[in-house]
Amino acid sequence: MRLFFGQWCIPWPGRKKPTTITGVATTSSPSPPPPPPPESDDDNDSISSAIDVVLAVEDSMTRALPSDDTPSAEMATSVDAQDLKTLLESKDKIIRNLETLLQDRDSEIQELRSHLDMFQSVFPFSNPVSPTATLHHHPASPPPFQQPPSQNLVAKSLTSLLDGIARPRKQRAQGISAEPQSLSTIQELSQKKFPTYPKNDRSRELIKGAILDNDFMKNLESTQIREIVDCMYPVEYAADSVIIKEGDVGSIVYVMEEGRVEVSRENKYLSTMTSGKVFGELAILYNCKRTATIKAATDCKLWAIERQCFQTIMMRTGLIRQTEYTDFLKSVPIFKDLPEETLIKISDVLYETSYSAGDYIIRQGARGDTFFIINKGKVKVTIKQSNSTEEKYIRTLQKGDFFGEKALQGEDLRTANIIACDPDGVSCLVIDRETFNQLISGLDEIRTRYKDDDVAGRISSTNKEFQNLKLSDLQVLATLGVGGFGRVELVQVNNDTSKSYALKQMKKSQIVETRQQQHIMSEKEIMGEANCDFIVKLYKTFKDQKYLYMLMESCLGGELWTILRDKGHFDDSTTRFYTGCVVEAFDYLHSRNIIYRDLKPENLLLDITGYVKLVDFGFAKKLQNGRKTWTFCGTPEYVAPEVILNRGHDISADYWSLGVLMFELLTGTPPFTGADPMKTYNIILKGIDAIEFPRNITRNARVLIKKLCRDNPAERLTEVQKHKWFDGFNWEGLRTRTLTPPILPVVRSAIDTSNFDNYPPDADSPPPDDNSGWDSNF
Ligand SMILES: Nc1ncnc2c1ncn2[C@@H]1O[C@H](COP(=O)(O)OP(=O)(O)OP(=O)(O)O)[C@@H](O)[C@H]1O
Ligand SMILES: Nc1nc2c(ncn2[C@@H]2O[C@@H]3COP(=O)(O)O[C@H]3[C@H]2O)c(=O)[nH]1
Ligand SMILES: Nc1nc2c(ncn2[C@@H]2O[C@@H]3COP(=O)(O)O[C@H]3[C@H]2O)c(=O)[nH]1
Repeated sequence: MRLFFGQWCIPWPGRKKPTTITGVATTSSPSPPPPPPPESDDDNDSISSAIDVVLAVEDSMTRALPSDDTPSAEMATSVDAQDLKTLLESKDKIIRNLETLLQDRDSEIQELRSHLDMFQSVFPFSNPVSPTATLHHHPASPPPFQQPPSQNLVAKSLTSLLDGIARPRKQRAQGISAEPQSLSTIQELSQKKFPTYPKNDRSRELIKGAILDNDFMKNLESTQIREIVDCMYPVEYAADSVIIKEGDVGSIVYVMEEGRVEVSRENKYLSTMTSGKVFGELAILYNCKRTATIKAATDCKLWAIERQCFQTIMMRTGLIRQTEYTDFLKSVPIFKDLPEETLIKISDVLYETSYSAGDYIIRQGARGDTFFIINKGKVKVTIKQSNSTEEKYIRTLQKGDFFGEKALQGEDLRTANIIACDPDGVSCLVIDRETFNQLISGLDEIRTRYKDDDVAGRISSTNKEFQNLKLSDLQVLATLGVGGFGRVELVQVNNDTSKSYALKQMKKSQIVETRQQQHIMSEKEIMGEANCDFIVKLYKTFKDQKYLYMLMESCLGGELWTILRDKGHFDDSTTRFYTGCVVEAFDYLHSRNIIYRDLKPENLLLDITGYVKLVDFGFAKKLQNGRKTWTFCGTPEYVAPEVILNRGHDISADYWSLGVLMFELLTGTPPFTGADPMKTYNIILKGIDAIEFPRNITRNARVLIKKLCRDNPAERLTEVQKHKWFDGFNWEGLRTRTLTPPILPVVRSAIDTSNFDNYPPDADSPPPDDNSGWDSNF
């Protein structure tokens, strides 16, 4: 799929103007040689050569035409007729070229529009910028897109398309989430077998090509693609039948083998798709309803795969690999006493290497930084004595054995040779020194730090004050914010203006529609149990037929996002203070195996003293020891690569986002920022080393950001407090709240909302009732 937005900004066909022709035709002097064609853009090249032909013909005509002092009417007429014919043919050629070009551009526009529509269908933040969004113009973001001066229709329609694309940080970023329908255990997933369907090589290639051509699926691993290809079964649809109906719950992904389908939305034609295209992937990948209708325009032959089979394939590759590696590690003596979760962690950092018989995997005397576990085949250990040139055979090692441990124990030089000696080749699992040391020491500490003492639930025990409180006792004073499921209001209890609270009100119907029930329950549970000064406290929950409510402490200093928006960026020490608050909140959560997953300045609120607290636990999740989670959620600019690649993620994803936060606080813009989410994801996948750091980021800050934003989750720094950037930082002062915050918000009373943006009254009609009972535990 092509998305050259920059290219489209040039008003077509601006580079070769028709005026050039007019200009040459009116001159009677010999024409200069045509200018060299532009270096890029095939389309313009073809116009250019067609135009050059006309120029040459017109030029020769001009020169051949009788001048006043050579009057030969006969000759003039014959030259006239011939050259005129050539001229007309050339003009005709230009017209045909231009028509072809227009058709090409039309289909590109259609493709682009369809592409955009697909993004907008699944990512609500790529919707056209709403009028209220102008309230939140971010100073550091680029100026709003300028209309090109051309009135050309092509340019105009593209301009309006481009206007619909979300620009970085212009408005508050919205979180996204897609929870697989049922999360199964590793055993279930790995044992699950799906029938495979025979197909010829041409069909296999076609399906593979369709997947690689699809922006939402092209990042799948080759094993996943192979499994999908195997499991796809043939289906046929007669012309005019509806294959997918907009709004339905989708359960099948298709690849088109033969035929033509038409895509429409709200009865408006969107595009036509032919052989070699995937469709129906959005509803399955993003757990939403069908975003468009697909109707067979001719008889169609398709390949199909069911949701469950598709999702299982997506999830199990990583899981099976992790399980296999973990099992291996259990057979390695040095690891045998480590707990399961540590082994799982280690298995995440392993990578696999292969050798042919006779290859030296390790050479005695060489420097070494890697530790190996044999996964397949046998190796020979030999040692060369200093007084001999001969290599002495020591032993043979096989599957499950390890070698290279001396490097990890701090020895620099290899003490023996390791030679692959299996005719079928050798495969090893490898860990590098840095990862190994970092991970083991880190996990040791994690184990000792792990506390389970205060999970009793603060809501029930300590908040007797709110025990008898009813929803009707609350009075709404103002709106503090608008979230995905409704508004957050500032409220008081029984007209007591000396205290205020924040009441988050969420539409039940919308929660169900977006399948976020599980997330909301976990938000209540995690916030309710959390007892940390750096996390907004949840006092009580309510529900009625239409809404769920969460009564929280109010943080009247406003969002850190608003302050950043107004200031542009923060200096090193301001950033350090806010990052420190987040580190404290993360330490609290992570030591309880809770992953937060939605770090961004919008979710950091200042209390009246200027300390920040984490809010919005909609994506937070308690993980089983050492296990990962697969939900695609977060905010595009902040998601870690493993989330994008669907490889499973754990608390290390939070450290990635901490690096992103530091960068955004120091510069005003997150490091990975594209014109649309898919571009942002592609930039994220290129890694932090591809990002240019502005000069105002100090060396220590840069080093820390890079250590947090490592591609490999296991390599990310987790002991952030000890990093050089925090040297001299008063952690104790932060914890005891005696450290002076960099910004003291002005809050005049318990009901002063001046640090929040203004929100117009809710214009939406009330949501429908939902009495289905899914929220009985809320
Ligand atoms: N305890 C609070 N005190 C003050 N303001 C709050 C509080 N909780 C939420 N807000 C305001 O309301 C906004 C939305 O709240 P929150 O992020 O929890 O809602 P959400 O529906 O989960 O949002 P999103 O869709 O962005 O995830 C916050 O960004 C903040 O401005
Ligand atoms: N929303 C949308 N879907 C499209 C478009 N073009 C093709 N599609 C496909 O139409 C499918 C309808 O069902 P899904 O939402 O599952 O996935 C959608 C896409 O695969 C388009 O322009 N917009
Ligand atoms: N020095 C030594 N290394 C051995 C022997 N048997 C297996 N090895 C492995 O060979 C490896 C060579 O690289 P290292 O020195 O890092 O670690 C060594 C051991 O893991 C042995 O008897 N002596």
